[in-house]
Amino acid sequence: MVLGASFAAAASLPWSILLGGLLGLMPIWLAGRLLNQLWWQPRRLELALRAQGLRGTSYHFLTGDLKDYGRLSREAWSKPLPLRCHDIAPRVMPFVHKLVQDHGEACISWFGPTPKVTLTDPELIRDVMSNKFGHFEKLKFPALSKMLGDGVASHEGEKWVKHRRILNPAFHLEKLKRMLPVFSACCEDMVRRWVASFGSDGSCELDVWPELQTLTGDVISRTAFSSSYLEGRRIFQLQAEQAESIMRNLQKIIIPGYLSLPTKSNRKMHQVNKEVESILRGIIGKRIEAMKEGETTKHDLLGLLLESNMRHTDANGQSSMGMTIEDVIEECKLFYFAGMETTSVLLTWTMVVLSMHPEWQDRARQEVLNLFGKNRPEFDGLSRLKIVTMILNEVLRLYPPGIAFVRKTYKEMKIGGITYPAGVIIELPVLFIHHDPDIWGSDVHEFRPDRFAEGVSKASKDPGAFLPFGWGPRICIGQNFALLEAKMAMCMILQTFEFELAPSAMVLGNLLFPAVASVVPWSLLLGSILGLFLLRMIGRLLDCLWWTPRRLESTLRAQGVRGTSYRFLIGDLKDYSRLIKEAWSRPLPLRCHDIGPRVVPFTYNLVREHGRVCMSWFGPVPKVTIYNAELTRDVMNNKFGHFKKLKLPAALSKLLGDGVASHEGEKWVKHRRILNPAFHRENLKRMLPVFSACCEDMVSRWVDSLGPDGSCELDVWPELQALSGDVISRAAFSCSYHEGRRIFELQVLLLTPIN
Ligand code: HEM
Repeated sequence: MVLGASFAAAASLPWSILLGGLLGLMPIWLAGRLLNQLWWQPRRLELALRAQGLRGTSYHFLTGDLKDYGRLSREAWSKPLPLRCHDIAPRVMPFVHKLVQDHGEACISWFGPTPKVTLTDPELIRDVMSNKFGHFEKLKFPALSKMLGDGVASHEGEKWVKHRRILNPAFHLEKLKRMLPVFSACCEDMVRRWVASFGSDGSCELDVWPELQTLTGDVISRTAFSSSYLEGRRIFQLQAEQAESIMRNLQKIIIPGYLSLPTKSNRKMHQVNKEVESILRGIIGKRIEAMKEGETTKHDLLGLLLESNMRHTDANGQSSMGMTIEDVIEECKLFYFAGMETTSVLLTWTMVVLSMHPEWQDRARQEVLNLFGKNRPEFDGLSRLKIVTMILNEVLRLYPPGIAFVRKTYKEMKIGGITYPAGVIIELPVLFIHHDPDIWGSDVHEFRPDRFAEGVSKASKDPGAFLPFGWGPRICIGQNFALLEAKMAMCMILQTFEFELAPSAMVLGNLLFPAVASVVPWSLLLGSILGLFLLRMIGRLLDCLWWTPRRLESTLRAQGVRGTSYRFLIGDLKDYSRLIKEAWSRPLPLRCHDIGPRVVPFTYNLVREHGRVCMSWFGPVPKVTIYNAELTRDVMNNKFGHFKKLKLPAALSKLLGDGVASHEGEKWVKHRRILNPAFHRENLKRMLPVFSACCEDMVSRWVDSLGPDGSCELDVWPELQALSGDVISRAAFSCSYHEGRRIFELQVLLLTPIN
């Protein structure tokens, strides 16, 4: 009777009322979450940041700083950039420029309802990028990553470590040396094409950006897939098309859930993605077959990646340690996006800047002709290029292809004495570091390659302020690849051509940084964000209530776990309450200790029908019952810290005592370590008089209630509850015993409605 008390509540409510209640609560829950995400959470985070002295813009409901961002971008782009002016930060990042001017080195702004702190101190930037504890994550745009290539650049934690380790060997300098003939062949094709467009005066006007994009796309296609080069080229064309669609729709795509909408452009993007993946699957499949038949590894990126992957798998004796085919497909897609646009942007700006500074163009050409004459550049010569290297570095300083890095805190983190709560975006605007006069001197906005004459570390007052390829463990894996390719291309261009800016050339000002928000009226954005936010919520709800349960069910069933099937929303609630009602309607015979079928009738039936490891449904959450002592010990030993306790709602946990029993990880270790001594045998020994005093009190109370026949009828449960409450009150607070008892009484009052 006593043991089954907590189940009685569920049994007494008909399941249809429960279901109705659950469905009725759903809109309230949705509205609550929406309000929390769009109002309370931003306000809470803003207060936490401001309390520590950070300044910045105030939160505007839903849109954050979108309106000002769009206005300032429009203003900046409406003014032409003077020729030979390299001070591009106010034009490229006008909002952040003003923010830093108004509020200082570390300042708050708003990416919709998410707070963003911009840091411009290089030391702090390096701290974040070093990502020492793996606690700053990249921002996640899953649908966008799937289009661009969901590879190493978007992974975190163990998965990132594994992929990076497998990919690294393909980018070693020795491997890149073997790719040099491919680099020069692609450059030769381009130079030949340019020569062919010469007019009768021996010159021509050429839009070099698409030309250089074709070059870098060609290089990736050939270095990645050598013999499957034609299919590689098709991928490059499709990926270029994809990049264009993404850029055109970027302002919408970054809104979560947008890519799932059935619009014409989304359908097209998914179609292109499918075609790319299918070509890649074909190429990879053929290559794996050939390798299995003993064909020697091809020295292209794919061959090197597959070789490293196989080695990794063999070395560990487990295939799970390597990448899957799907992983390899995503990495190949990523090569295109990571390697193509960035390097073509570097080459384009190098040509633009050398056109603005013909004296440096002449010096670079002289160096190239001295080293190679009109011959094909080779590896050793490329390593000895001094002027060209200085020029490329100075272009990367003034025009870094990646103008800012963004990370997000997923748990509380401290940087530079400020504690950042979870959920804050950290923006690291490299462009600002590269244009900071305090670091580079008063000539910071001038094109002066000779500042790099003694190497990167001596070019500025801070040896670590040059960050075009990032910093720390996630530094660009293709850095050497890109620089080798850029040097080869510049050498071959300089060997054959002299170039200058055409009158229409400043259109190039647009290439580096497409204006994102400026082209969309903010009110339209506001409407679509709100609409999509709701859609996303509904999508997430459906995912929680349908797709995730179905996915988990099939994963478990595929491994032979049997059990009940998932029923939308309620799971096994109906059967659960029916079986309890039935079990409780029958009295338990006296002296019968077989209480299982009565106390947990549903689980009892489940195990009998489906075996000792079986599945049932706690609403939409699958529950696996393990009725095996060894497996139970395995889970309780919690060897890998991967089985967590179920979390009670925070408010309930607060009522019951949010102590060691509800903590996990480091916090649990700390609390348990501090509590342990209080429960040592020696300390318990000292409490024994308290135990006996409480028992004595109870026993004398019972003796007092004895009737004249020397016996009495007594409900022992409340009596024994009072005993244990008494023991805890005295053992816990000894001299503050009376306050301790009051706490016990209040706790009993609190638990009564919960029971
Ligand atoms: C001038 C050319 C390039 C520049 C300026 C550049 C810049 C960068 C930067 C700044 C990052 C770090 C981003 C972050 O930490 O958030 C990065 C990462 C990456 N880059 Fe590059 N990149 C270039 C060329 C290439 C090439 C040619 C490839 C490959 C063929 C490549 C592949 C990658 C990959 C895979 C990552 C992700 C690394 C990781 O997360 O572990 N990049 N790149």
